[in-house]
Amino acid sequence: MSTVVVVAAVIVAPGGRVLAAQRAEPAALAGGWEFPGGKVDPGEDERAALVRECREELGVEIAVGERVGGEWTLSPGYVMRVWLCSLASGVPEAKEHLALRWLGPGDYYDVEWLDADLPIMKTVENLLPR
Ligand SMILES: Nc1nc2c([nH]c(=O)n2[C@H]2C[C@H](O)[C@@H](COP(=O)(O)OP(=O)(O)OP(=O)(O)O)O2)c(=O)[nH]1
Repeated sequence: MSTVVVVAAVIVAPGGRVLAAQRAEPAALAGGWEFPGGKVDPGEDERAALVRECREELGVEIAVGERVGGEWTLSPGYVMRVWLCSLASGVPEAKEHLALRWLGPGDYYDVEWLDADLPIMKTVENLLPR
């Protein structure tokens, strides 16, 4: 079976704030916090998938910037690719998540990140100006 690619957006706002989103499902992940995104459709460009997912999940337009790291392993057969992004228009709304939070440099770890996302947050922390 081919690998499933998940794309995720670290949306960065002034002051080094990043947007965290609380998963609603499946039960095993519900309540955990992640970076918005989702699976790439067959034949779909990865950055286009990221833009589409942020539109669907948050109701915003994003600008996609630099990639964060290489591939982040989720589970066997699943990898995640992550980009730093900024908001181009709109205000994020939790259309598919339980909640959204903007986390500033003092509270990056105030949420229960999903296992895969904690190391991403640590890498992002080192990329953002303090
Ligand atoms: N979007 C996203 N998914 C993550 C993160 N961390 C993590 O372990 N995952 C897992 C949860 C899911 O098993 C999978 C992504 O699936 P998804 O449910 O977001 O994808 P999707 O929007 O395309 O959903 P669907 O069509 O399957 O309903 O990756 C993350 O930071 N962002």
